[in-house]
Amino acid sequence: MSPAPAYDVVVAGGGPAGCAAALTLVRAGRRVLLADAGIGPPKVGEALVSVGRLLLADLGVAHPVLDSGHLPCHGNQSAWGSSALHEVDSLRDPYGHGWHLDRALFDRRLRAATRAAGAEVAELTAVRRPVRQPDGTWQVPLRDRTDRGGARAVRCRWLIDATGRGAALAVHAGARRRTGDRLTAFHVLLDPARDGITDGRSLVESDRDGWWYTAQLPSRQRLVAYFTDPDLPLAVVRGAEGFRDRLLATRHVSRRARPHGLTALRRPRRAPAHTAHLDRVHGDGWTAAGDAAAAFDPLSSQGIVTALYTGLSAGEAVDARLHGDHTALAAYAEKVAQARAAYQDGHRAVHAQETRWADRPFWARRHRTPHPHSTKGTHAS
Ligand SMILES: Cc1cc2nc3c(=O)[nH]c(=O)nc-3n(C[C@H](O)[C@H](O)[C@H](O)COP(=O)(O)OP(=O)(O)OC[C@H]3O[C@@H](n4cnc5c(N)ncnc54)[C@H](O)[C@@H]3O)c2cc1C
Repeated sequence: MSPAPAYDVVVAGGGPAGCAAALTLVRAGRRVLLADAGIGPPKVGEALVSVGRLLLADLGVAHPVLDSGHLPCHGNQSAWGSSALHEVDSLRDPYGHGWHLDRALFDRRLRAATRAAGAEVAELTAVRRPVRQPDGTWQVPLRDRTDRGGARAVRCRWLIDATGRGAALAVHAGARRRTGDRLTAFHVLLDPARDGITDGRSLVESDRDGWWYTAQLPSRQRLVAYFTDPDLPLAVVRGAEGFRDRLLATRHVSRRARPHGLTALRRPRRAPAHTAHLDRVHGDGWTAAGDAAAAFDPLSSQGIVTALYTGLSAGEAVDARLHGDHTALAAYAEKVAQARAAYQDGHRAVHAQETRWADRPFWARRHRTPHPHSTKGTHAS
């Protein structure tokens, strides 16, 4: 007889979803290993909507995670459907203001809080292809991504895939990833404003082939992102000059960007931002959460809170399943389906409000197909 597995659950991915799942499980008394590969470029998602604080409080980590190092966001402006600027301020939000996060700090603190709660947290450690054992446990290969390198394997009873948009483990287990569109972000970080003046409100502005987003970061740098479909004849935004020209053609975003100096603009980075989901969010011995389960258009600003919510719910469902409750995972799948349905209703409604370029492919596609809900500053939320 093989020895008992060292862990009840291995969580792959130490973003908001993985940490929320691991925190929930460890608080339920489960032995948890959270492995985060630290893969990929710095994460761009930085707007945390106000309800995020409640979810973090439910997880018992609101204080360490939000205490300092982030900027409050007291309002969102948008020019959407017309060139006039509309504002939604946080005074009308029952949960108070949102945040512009130092995203790396936010994720780091979440992992530190998960470790403090009792989970084993392996940083810079990638989960490879787990192998199901005849006794129903998983053999999970881990690769150390530090200079030390090296590989080891651990055993567990259940796997949670919180690896983000790639959904590496769920896809390996046979689930299919469905994508709704090809939305792509082209983004730059501008140096702090020369006059030192900052505007803490985020801003969204649509144009004929997509939409712009800008926000001040806690570092005082300014994030400027253009969201469009990469198959459109827009190769021009891929280079620094084309990006700057198009940015300068905007009415509102250019005003926020100019004080930061645009002459030495770097070539924009590119990040996938499409809507996607798995055809099933759980299977034999595994469950997916966060972007791995369902990834939303960033216009919604729902990515981080949905990752926290689905991570927490997945943690509860897996704990119940390990207690022998065979209905828990179906109930979890239903929660994910409801979140997706609400998102798609909102997405469709918000895009329907932008009618100025209905004949342009970017907008025609979104008027035809279901899509996102906006709290990222459009007045249509
Ligand atoms: C351009 C852009 C802008 C966005 N803006 C916002 C915003 O303003 N507000 C908002 O709420 N959301 C925003 N989002 C979405 C938000 O960033 C995501 O929804 C959120 O990060 C999802 O959290 P997650 O934990 O599911 O995945 P992630 O945060 O992607 O974390 C996944 C983790 O898994 C790790 N990993 C990957 N593979 C493995 C492996 N094999 N083994 C171990 N670890 C692994 C990665 O290193 C990573 O740390 C934006 C997204 C994009 C693309």
